Amino acid sequence: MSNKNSKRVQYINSNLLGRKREPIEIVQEEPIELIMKELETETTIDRNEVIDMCQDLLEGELSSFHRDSMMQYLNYASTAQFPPQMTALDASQPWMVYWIANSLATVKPSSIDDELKRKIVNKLFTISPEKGPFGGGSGQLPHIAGTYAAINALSLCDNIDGCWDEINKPAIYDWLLSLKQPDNSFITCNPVGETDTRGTYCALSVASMLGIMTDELTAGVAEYLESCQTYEGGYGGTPVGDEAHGGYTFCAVASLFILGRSDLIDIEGLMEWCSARQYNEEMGLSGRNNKLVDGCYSFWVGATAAMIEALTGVECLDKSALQRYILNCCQSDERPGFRDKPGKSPDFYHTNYVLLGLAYAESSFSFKDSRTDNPFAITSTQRKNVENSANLIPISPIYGLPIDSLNKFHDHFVTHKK
Ligand SMILES: CC(C)=CCC/C(C)=C/CC/C(C)=C/COP(=O)(O)OP(=O)(O)O
Ligand SMILES: [Zn+2]
Repeated sequence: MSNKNSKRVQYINSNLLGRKREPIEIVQEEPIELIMKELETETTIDRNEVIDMCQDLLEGELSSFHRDSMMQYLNYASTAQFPPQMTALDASQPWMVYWIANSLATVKPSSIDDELKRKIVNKLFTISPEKGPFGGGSGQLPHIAGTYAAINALSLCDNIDGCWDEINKPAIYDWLLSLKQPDNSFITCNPVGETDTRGTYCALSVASMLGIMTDELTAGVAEYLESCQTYEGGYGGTPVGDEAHGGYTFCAVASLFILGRSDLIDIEGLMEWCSARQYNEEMGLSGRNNKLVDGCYSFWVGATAAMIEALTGVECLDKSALQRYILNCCQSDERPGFRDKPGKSPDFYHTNYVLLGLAYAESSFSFKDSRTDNPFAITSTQRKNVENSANLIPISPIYGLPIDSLNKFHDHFVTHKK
């Protein structure tokens, strides 16, 4: 180093950087606030409100499952006429039937007696006198979601009066095929509908349960789904760069399991994304980054985690914490049924998916004989020593139905070739 340069270095060190000076210690009386804490946005304000509401409820004892009030709520729902303010659900009638019947089946299968089964079948066959495909209500165009919910609800009716044999499989098959798009997605309804992973899941769920999955129906579908996994690890609704979301992720992952193509999933990325859905403070799950916890993701994300668990043996969520969010924050002493979060009202959609999420939190998952290519071979067993267990019926995370009824329905169509 030249003399001139060495002087310059000395000057910088001693005068500008202070390296020759004694260090000065400053004792900070107040804790230093992280700069992020000072950044307040609508998102952080909403989140803090939810944390405040949850924290009081989460502290202290783990609540028990309010079985009696839940059964009263569901039994009433299965007999009552819905009030006029529920007309917004006019296009979701098969959904209502599925949510209520499935909740009953998950808590107490015998509560779906023959009278209720006949009522369900009558309701669904009135919506579709051709007995499939099904719209959202009488006189409405056939819709993939209505058909999915109707087939699920019929699977809970145990072939009463031969109703399973009346399902119009040829019409459903031709119609499903007519929904398939050039990019191998399925449109929800013709001529106007959406194409995303929901349509694909509903189509594959129905087709696999009825034993009408053909190469023509499924060609290219796995590749379409594969392209919906985003850099975040979860799945968007479509391959065009949508944000990963719990509902669409469930639909894509369950579809890949139905197709026996779980090999197309980036499992590590998906596991990380699922784990990031659970928040330390609330203990429940969100559907996407920087959004609020919501009880229904206990199923959409919980079931995705259950499928990963069955495949790899690894749990990527804290099930006990999730059970605490559900029992302490999604139910209240004031109103029966499950809700999204404290401050919200219970409804049948959340009641069904929070119950299924609770069943996930209390169970372990694997594939019978390691048959990971067979979606009907998934098994669910009670975890040991679960405090305040609700003792729910084993649920298939792929189909969102009790495993017993699902397998009976599938055997009827596939094993016995009805
Ligand atoms: C079988 C079938 C058809 C499944 C559908 C699955 C699905 C897409 C569920 C999403 C449900 C939901 C809570 C959306 C809300 O989005 P939001 O933006 O209001 O909520 P967020 O803030 O939690 O993201
Ligand atoms: Zn919800």
